[in-house]
Amino acid sequence: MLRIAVPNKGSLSGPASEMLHEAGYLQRRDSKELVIVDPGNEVEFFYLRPRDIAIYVSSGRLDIGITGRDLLVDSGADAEEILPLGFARSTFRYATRPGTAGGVKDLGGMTIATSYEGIVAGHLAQEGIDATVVHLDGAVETAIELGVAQVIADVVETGTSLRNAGLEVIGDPIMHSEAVVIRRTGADTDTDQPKAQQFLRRLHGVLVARTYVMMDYDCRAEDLEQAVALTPGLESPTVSPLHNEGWVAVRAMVPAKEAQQIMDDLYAIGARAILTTAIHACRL
Ligand SMILES: Nc1ncnc2c1ncn2[C@@H]1O[C@H](COP(=O)(O)OP(=O)(O)OP(=O)(O)O)[C@@H](O)[C@H]1O
Ligand SMILES: O=P(O)(O)OC[C@H]1O[C@H](OP(=O)(O)OP(=O)(O)O)[C@H](O)[C@@H]1O
Ligand SMILES: [Mg+2]
Repeated sequence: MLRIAVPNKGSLSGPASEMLHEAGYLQRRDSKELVIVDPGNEVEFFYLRPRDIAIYVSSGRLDIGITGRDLLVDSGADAEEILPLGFARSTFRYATRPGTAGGVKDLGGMTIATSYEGIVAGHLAQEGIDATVVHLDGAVETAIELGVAQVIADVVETGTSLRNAGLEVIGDPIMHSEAVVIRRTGADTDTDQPKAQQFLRRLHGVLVARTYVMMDYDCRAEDLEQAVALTPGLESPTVSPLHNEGWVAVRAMVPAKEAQQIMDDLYAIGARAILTTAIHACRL
């Protein structure tokens, strides 16, 4: 049975379970459940604190985990990212009150509060900066007002939390994070574990279904080359003859974000009956 760690709380938890459900796996109904078995798929899901997941996976007791890239790096655990999942996107940044520091180089000698000591210590060492790091469990934005630190290093998504605390970012993001699938470093999920391969293919299928739509249209045969240049598909578009001589029907996957522009461009070159439909699942 494949053993998978899933975040039980926080920003990663809901979207991770939703994605697993979309991929056809049984998910818990009650947030108090800690372990559930999906006998049909021969998978066991362990609902764990997101911060602990890399540690469990690196121990080899669990085969695969879903966590945040920032949490994986912060843990220092012997685990590696194998598939980015496109949700819980954020940056990790330094921030302070305006006027405290012009750039990262000014952080020397300062006190930095964070819940991600591993990332911050690693970054300071890399930059050759000597600063004091104070560990706090959360709500670190308040640490400056309360005098516990002069600088914070925290997750920033919209920037609302920083603005509300009267803080501004310093320098470039230390890292870009999102939810990721991880395994023990070097674990052979590729050939050894058919269930793990199936799991990764299913999640990849959900990602593709979320990112692409199917586009169908009719165009004149002489415009076909121009049309398929707009809709090359993932491999190659399907082209079928129409009963009306001189016309063809084309079907191709297109990125959902570009669908409206592509429809306009197809219309402009004479394509008609242009339709897009959602993809619910796929295996490429
Ligand atoms: N506002 C946010 N937007 C996107 N991702 C976020 C956000 N806040 C936290 N994360 C991501 O969630 C993961 C941290 O999960 P964790 O459960 O520890 O914290 P949380 O989501 O802040 O929840 P809580 O603090 O309520 O427990 C990290 O990968 C982090 O990048
Ligand atoms: O840039 P924003 O969109 O404001 O999002 C970032 C905030 O979200 C998270 O906090 P959370 O609400 O989880 O509280 P926490 O600090 O206790 O983790 C994170 O720690 C930041 O504070
Ligand atoms: Mg939090």
